[in-house]
Amino acid sequence: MALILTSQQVKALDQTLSEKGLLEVTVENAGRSVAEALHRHFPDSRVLVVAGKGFNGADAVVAARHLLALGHEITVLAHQEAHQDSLKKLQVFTKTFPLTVDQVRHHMAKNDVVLEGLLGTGFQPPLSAEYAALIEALNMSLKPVVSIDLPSGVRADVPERPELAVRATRTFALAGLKPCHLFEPASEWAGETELLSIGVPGQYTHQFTSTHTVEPSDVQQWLPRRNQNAHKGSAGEVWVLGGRSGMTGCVALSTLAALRTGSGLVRHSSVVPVEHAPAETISHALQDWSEVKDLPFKGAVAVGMGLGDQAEDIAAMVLEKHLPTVVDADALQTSLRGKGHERTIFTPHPGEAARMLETDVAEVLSDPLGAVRTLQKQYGGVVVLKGGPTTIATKQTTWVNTSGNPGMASAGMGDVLAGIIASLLGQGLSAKHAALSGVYLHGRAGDLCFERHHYGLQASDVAHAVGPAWHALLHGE
Ligand SMILES: NC(=O)C1=CN([C@@H]2O[C@H](COP(=O)(O)OP(=O)(O)OC[C@H]3O[C@@H](n4cnc5c(N)ncnc54)[C@H](OP(=O)(O)O)[C@@H]3O)[C@@H](O)[C@H]2O)[C@@H](O)CC1
Ligand SMILES: Nc1ncnc2c1ncn2[C@@H]1O[C@H](COP(=O)(O)OP(=O)(O)O)[C@@H](O)[C@H]1O
Ligand SMILES: [K+]
Repeated sequence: MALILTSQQVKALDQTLSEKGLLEVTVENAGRSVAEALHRHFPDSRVLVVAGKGFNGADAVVAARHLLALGHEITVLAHQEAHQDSLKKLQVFTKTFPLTVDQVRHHMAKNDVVLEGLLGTGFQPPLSAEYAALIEALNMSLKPVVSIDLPSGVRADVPERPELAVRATRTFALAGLKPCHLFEPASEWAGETELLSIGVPGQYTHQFTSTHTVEPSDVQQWLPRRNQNAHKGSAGEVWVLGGRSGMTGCVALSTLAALRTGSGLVRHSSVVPVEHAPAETISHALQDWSEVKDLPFKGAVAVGMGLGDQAEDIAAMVLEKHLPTVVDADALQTSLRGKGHERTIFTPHPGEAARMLETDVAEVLSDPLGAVRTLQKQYGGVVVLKGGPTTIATKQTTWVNTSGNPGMASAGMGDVLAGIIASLLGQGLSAKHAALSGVYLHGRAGDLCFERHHYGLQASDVAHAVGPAWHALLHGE
């Protein structure tokens, strides 16, 4: 499981390691991990190492020593205030040069790859003129640039567009991922991100954060299992409430997704005929939405897709029944604040999240992890803030999903997600496990479809791919 750390949490971890006398060995581990990873990606390369004055620079200096031991030819440019202990140990084996723009330009051409450790989680804008000039020089490189922990100039916690930052080919994140590795636009500066160990056990680092990635190995364990004698009455039921004139496709997609996720029985209700709902579904037509209160619900409910103005009242009515419920789309309104219970899952996209938080989309996107936590605090239940990537919050924990792709930016994709999650709720999963497994499976199904349809993939393709994605997940494919 990849932990996600903010710069404050890194600071707290550093502080504790320092108090326990472990900081030095940790920096040694970090530098060694970086060197070994660089060696794997760029064997036999000549490496230009640039080291700033903080611990990010110390990592670079230690990495340089290990690169030498791994047989690389290296040139090290170190800031005059670079970590002196590490520098002295390196200088036993090689000389180093001062860190200036001229030196960067001079040595860049003679090397195959640049390893930069200028600024890490300790960076606070604005960039000094000295570092700005160094970053500009590095960005002129025609050679691959590898960043230690994060691209220098990017703020670890804020995924906004940096004013000026290293454009890395590859980034080796240390100890945990930082928000800047996960969310656009900042993540674009990191290139390919790989998480490296700094030799601190995950269980220990876990004290400092309650945010991590959704792991396939966890989802595997949570997904429902079926007995040989299963029948449609034992395989879970879902009831979809949604649709209005001209907007019935969402109900068709949610019901299809619920069936494709394994629900034994899928029903739907609307005040208009739902065209194109799968033949396997049962329709309970309504004259008026108020009839919802008398429907004989069983299993899970998904409410809101395409329902229109009345969605919030219908959702409130359903929430009072304390059923396992997915609240989606039009139902995601401020009147539902505080109404989520332990079996509720809210599934806003950033626009709906902004409406629920009474803010704007830019604010939500500037801190998706903060936004999903605030939504959970205000609304209760489990909150799924959709996006690339999706974040999920329960009262205690926040997750970032690892599956999915930009081909999924297509209408109806959220309706399919709501159907998948409702199906898992109906099959007996807790709200937490249904939300996490549903989001992961949805993305994984999307990834299978992407191979075939690329940007042309449709929401219904994803629904049809849930079974294959589930199968692949269970069989470790
Ligand atoms: N627990 C872990 O995960 C471990 C983390 N480790 C590593 O430590 C890194 C964090 O180290 P860190 O705290 O020393 O910060 P870092 O990023 O090197 O920057 C601080 C320096 O930058 C400077 N500086 C700041 N802003 C600036 C600006 N605008 N313009 C110019 N300069 C600016 C600032 O200078 P000052 O402002 O103090 O003069 C200070 O000297 C982390 O990313 C990881 O690589 C590992 O070693 C092992 C364990
Ligand atoms: N770039 C992307 N990467 C990963 N997942 C994505 C991406 N774009 C969209 N998705 C997923 O597709 C779904 C879109 O949901 P939503 O915006 O509610 O669609 P709709 O309202 O059309 O049904 C979400 O689950 C989202 O996470
Ligand atoms: K860096």
